[in-house]
Amino acid sequence: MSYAVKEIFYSLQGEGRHSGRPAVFCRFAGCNLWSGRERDRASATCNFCDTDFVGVNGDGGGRFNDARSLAKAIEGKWGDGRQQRFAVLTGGEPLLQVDYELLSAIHNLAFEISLETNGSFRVPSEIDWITVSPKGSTPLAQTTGDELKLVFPQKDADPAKFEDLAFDHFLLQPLDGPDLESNTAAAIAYCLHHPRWRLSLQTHKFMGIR
Ligand SMILES: C[S@@+](CC[C@H](N)C(=O)[O-])C[C@H]1O[C@@H](n2cnc3c(N)ncnc32)[C@H](O)[C@@H]1O
Ligand SMILES: Nc1nc2[nH]cc(C(=O)O)c2c(=O)[nH]1
Ligand code: SF4
Ligand SMILES: [Mg+2]
Repeated sequence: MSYAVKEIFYSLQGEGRHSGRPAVFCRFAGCNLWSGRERDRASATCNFCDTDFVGVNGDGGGRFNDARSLAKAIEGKWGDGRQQRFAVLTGGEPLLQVDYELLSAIHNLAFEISLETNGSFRVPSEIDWITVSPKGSTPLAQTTGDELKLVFPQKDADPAKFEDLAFDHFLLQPLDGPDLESNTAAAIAYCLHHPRWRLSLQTHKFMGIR
């Protein structure tokens, strides 16, 4: 299997329950819910995406012809230390490309593996930390995991629809865009009234890191 990767970078996990944890991010190219082209955004199933996942031209990106070479590229961004190795597979939609061979290759290099997905595909059991972020009325194929991180507010995705699913953590992440400030206030108010939900801020954005 070969893999199309937009970028690979080392940063702090900015979101969710692992917020603040050093991680290598591997951003796969392509998504099933948006082409990534601005002219298609309005008509896309997911139309608020904050990420450029088109092509393989980012820092550390490229086409990797086998699982071992991609795993080695991820290791290269971490460096020599073997403690606490943590890789976040994201995109785009990583489950369009992630396979057993790749997960084995990354695990063989002593990484814990976290995955960010829109939930429209089932997640392989080898993933160590599953983050599902549902999109509107798109059916969820993956209804269990470690954290459910809902962008809020979102049409057709009332938090109440998800709160009985088998996740350990339920997070509301304010929708970034022109209304970030009021969306943050709305997410805070929702959590205060529904304590099953906690706030997830995109801390990397205000820290000025990737
Ligand atoms: C770019 S997505 C890639 C992974 C996967 N496609 C998904 O949607 O979960 C990574 C995370 O960013 C979140 N996200 C994307 N655009 C956002 C925005 N405008 N405001 C807040 N979170 C956003 C997604 O919901 C997801 O949790
Ligand atoms: N620092 C940082 N944390 C993140 N957590 C999830 C991200 C993503 O784009 O999937 C992301 C990201 O792009 N940067
Ligand atoms: S599903 Fe994820 S990667 Fe795809 S457009 Fe939506 S937020 Fe972006
Ligand atoms: Mg991001």
